[in-house]
Amino acid sequence: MNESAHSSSSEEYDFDLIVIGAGPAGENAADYAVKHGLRVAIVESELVGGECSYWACMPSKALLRSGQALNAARRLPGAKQAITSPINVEQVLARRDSFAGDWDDSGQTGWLDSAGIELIRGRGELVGAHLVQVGQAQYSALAVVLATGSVPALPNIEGLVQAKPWGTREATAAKEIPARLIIIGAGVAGTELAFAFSSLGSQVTMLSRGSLVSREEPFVGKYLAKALEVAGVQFLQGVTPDRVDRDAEGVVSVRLGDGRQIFADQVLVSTGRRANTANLGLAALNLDPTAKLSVDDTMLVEGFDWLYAVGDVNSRAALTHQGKYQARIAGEAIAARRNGEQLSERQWGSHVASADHVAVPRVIFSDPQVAAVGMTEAEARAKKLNIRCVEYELGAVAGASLHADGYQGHAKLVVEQNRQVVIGATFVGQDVAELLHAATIAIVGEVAMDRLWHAVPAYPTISEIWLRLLEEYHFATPNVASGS
Ligand SMILES: Cc1cc2nc3c(=O)[nH]c(=O)nc-3n(C[C@H](O)[C@H](O)[C@H](O)COP(=O)(O)OP(=O)(O)OC[C@H]3O[C@@H](n4cnc5c(N)ncnc54)[C@H](O)[C@@H]3O)c2cc1C
Ligand SMILES: NC(=O)c1ccc[n+]([C@@H]2O[C@H](COP(=O)([O-])OP(=O)(O)OC[C@H]3O[C@@H](n4cnc5c(N)ncnc54)[C@H](O)[C@@H]3O)[C@@H](O)[C@H]2O)c1
Repeated sequence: MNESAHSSSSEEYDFDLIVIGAGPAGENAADYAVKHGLRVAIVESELVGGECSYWACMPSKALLRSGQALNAARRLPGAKQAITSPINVEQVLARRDSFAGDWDDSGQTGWLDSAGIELIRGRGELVGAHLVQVGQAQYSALAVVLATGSVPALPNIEGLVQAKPWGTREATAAKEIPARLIIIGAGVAGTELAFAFSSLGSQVTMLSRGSLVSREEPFVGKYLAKALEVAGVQFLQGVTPDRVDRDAEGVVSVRLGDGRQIFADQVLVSTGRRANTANLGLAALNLDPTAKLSVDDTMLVEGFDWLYAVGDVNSRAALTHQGKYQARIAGEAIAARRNGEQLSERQWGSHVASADHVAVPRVIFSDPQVAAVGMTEAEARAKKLNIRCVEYELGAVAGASLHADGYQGHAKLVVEQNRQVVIGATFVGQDVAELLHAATIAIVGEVAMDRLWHAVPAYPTISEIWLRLLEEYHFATPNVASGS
């Protein structure tokens, strides 16, 4: 523990809590602390609302949604014939602009005001224990939360920087749709943006080192690769770009390792992100700014009793909802410590982010959607857990076949056999995102398979997949069903 005692009187500080970074995670940490009566300030160097609101979750989903609604209609006789013109790009971009608040954060600053959180505009930097510098001003606080998010990790490809590529910020805020778009990086962002831009008229070429979204169950990448092909996206797997150029007319060329050259009007790099820990003053606290910040389950940074880190910056799970969850936990833990209250730190207690370890929900808003929570089979096997897996075709469920003609999809549960509880679930198919929360509840609640048997899915909904998976578990020979 650091020399500063968190439980010391907060009166000697300017604030009980200073949060650095007003993205979704920072806002929630501030909000929860204020709700417990703390004096809170939040420091923001760009727009209140963070990456998610203006350049990530919201605008990317707005770019995707209209094309997916059209695709849904195309799968339904009667609706299909009613489609009489192509997608209206201008309207899609206008709706995206409105979801990004026209890149104006006055709505969010109004909320901070009403919540009683003081906004300090500028770049925050730690300059000592409990001390935050913003411009010329210095503020002290009993506790400080780092919520500075993440920044793109640019691969080291010759000529890439000079070619001025798009990152996800430029893509999600695009005012025009490039006729030809090359995407380097086949993770979640690259995949979603490939679907979005191809639905808006771009001829998209996707360059992938390995398989698509390789951290998920292997069948996920297969479904997505097929869907990208149907969407007209050229998906090149097992390729590594070794040079990028842009000529005087703005045309981009990407040279692949095997010597092939691909030309486009724009190139988007979506090769992952890293924690935004640079220039935060971590070195002043003897922390290595290039190393991952290690936090405990109350989000305290290892070795400190006043410094916390929530959201992308702690590299636990770079997703908005998980960062907000960590922030709610941290806000409550900070308030409890400040108020001298006992913390509830047993697993699933109100002051620990237990779900980070076992139940992180993930949705890829592609078409088909991918929805997964908890462990994949490969992760469970790597941990040497005693598991059994059951799988089922989603298209064979009545509700799915009604939802769309030719519905294609797949579902899989990973069941831990000692406790007979679900520890992982993956669904691929149109509109499966809303199936996910049932799986999250089953995992967090550790609901036994024989109790899940009594959770009857309504007929004819896509949720009937749960019944089919349970039947597979109930009747099928274990070693056949698990494929192990
Ligand atoms: C294209 C794309 C799409 C995505 N879609 C989804 C999705 O659909 N669902 C999902 O769950 N996640 C999605 N994500 C991930 C999601 O955007 C992040 O997990 C989320 O934004 C992290 O929230 P945060 O508050 O930790 O950080 P951020 O949202 O990055 O906010 C950090 C804030 O801190 C500020 N800041 C940084 N340094 C300082 C400083 N020194 N002083 C003051 N302020 C500072 C920044 O300006 C920023 O406002 C997507 C990401 C990308 C790139
Ligand atoms: N729906 C969602 O929740 C959503 C959507 C988009 C992004 N995000 C989050 O935003 C973050 C960033 O997304 P992302 O897709 O950029 O990251 P990612 O880590 O999901 O994928 C990065 C991809 O780039 C590839 N890559 C890395 N270096 C490369 C190189 N030199 N050449 C070629 N390929 C390379 C990787 O193999 C990987 O496939 C992630 O944390 C992601 O979870 C979430």
